[in-house]
Amino acid sequence: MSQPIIEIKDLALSYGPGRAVLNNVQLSLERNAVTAIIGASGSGKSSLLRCLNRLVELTPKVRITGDILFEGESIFGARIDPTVLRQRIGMVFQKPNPFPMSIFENVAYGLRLLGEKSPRVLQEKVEQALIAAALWDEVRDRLDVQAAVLSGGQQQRLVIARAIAVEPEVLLLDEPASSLDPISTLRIEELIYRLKQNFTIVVVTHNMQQAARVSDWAAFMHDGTIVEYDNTTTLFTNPREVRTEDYITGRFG
Ligand SMILES: Nc1ncnc2c1ncn2[C@@H]1O[C@H](COP(=O)(O)OP(=O)(O)OP(=O)(O)O)[C@@H](O)[C@H]1O
Repeated sequence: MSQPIIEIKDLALSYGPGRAVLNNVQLSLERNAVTAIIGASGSGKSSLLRCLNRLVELTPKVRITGDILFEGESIFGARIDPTVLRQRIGMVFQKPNPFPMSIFENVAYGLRLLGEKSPRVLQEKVEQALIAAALWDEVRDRLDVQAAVLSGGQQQRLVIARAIAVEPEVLLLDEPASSLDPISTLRIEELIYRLKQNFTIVVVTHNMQQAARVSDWAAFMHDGTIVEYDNTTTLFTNPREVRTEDYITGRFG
């Protein structure tokens, strides 16, 4: 792996005394690649993802030790503004969460927050983001309608467009297709595959076939630790650990 974009070093997290959720997590994420995090429910996948853009710190009583380097610099450093970090490391959640506003305004939202006022620039960037999110052709004639009228799969692509409009370097996807039908799921998978040309992607998924299809690297988590981390083909075809094999063959989880 070339110089990783993110390095997680000895990360531990608890949600309060006696509620340790992550332990001794070490992981290096490759730039412009898709890394899948797999593991049973409650193994700490979402918590780990939410550490990467410091979203987890909004949970009361959370305690984090260890470090996460982003482009070689600690994300916990005094110079880091979490809001700026969250713009550089965008996130999309399991359930599509468009804002109660028009399709256009959803995508323009982050750009406006960053101070963009030019209607021409906003128009251009919204269009680019919608094209990149493979939604443009379906919405180009109705950018002014409420986002809520879109289907679930379209809403998820809209939320991805909103996330990429502000040009993040990393995209965190937490079960991005689990609430979608098979066709919408396929579209999201194709989208993930295409987006890695421009972004580094970390995707949490319960769906093993999906992880095998979309990712370059895969990390198997169990009980708050990374049991095994390897390129996806090796992890799925020739795992080193019995626990990984048991999980990917459906013997537990
Ligand atoms: N805000 C919170 N406060 C307290 N405990 C939490 C919080 N969020 C998660 N947990 C606990 O941390 C553990 C790991 O949860 P997490 O959501 O990270 O796992 P997960 O692997 O993503 O699970 P799933 O696949 O079900 O989403 C669980 O025991 C969960 O109950």
